Amino acid sequence: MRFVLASQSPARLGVLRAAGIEPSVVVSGVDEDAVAAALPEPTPTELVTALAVAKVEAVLDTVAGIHADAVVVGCDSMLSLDGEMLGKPGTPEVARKRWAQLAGRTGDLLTGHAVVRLHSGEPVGRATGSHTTHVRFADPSPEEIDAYIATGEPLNVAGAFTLDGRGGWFVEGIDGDPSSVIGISLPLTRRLLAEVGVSVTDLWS
Ligand SMILES: Nc1nc2c(ncn2[C@H]2C[C@H](O)[C@@H](COP(=O)(O)OP(=O)(O)OP(=O)(O)O)O2)c(=O)[nH]1
Repeated sequence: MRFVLASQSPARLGVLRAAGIEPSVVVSGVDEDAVAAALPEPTPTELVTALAVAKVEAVLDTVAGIHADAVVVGCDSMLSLDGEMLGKPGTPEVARKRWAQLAGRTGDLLTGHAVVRLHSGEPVGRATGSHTTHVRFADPSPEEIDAYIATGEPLNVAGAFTLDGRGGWFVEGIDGDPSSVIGISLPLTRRLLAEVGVSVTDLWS
């Protein structure tokens, strides 16, 4: 059975590879803003889960044509702070604004997950879930924030920080699953795979 990751995220791919899975990658290219706009006042959990579902559903036909027996996994991560859902900053200006909000505070990193099992090319099982990790941020100096932004790292990650990269210097601690902060919760994905009748150890490469 093939494990298919419906994500372009190098972070998710790295977490899975380190945990014994060699996924096939099929990028969904989903317009996340369009999916979010179509949701009537979603809760943060509903938002990240709906985005994960959209990413998986978008690649199912493609996957079915390549791997008749597969599990397809999609995720979406966002940082919830002061009731605002923060995705990837995209620009240094937005990243600086984000860190002005984050420094010395605690934010919730939410990652939504969707799993679909294909048998003979047909969906035979679906499972969804999300995980919230409380992230306690340090209070970096303006010079440190400028240096971090100058690396480009915070621009393309949810919440403008990484736990497993240079951002780790500015995370005092977390309460929850570290793999979920990076982009895919291993314990939650294990449970969702079990819901569709798949044992994660059977997928280890
Ligand atoms: N390495 C690392 N990456 C992180 C961390 N927190 C968030 N990210 C990354 C994971 C995802 O690639 C990205 C969150 O954006 P999305 O969930 O929309 O996924 P992305 O657009 O990257 O790819 P996808 O939509 O799944 O094809 O931020 C972290 O602590 N470490």
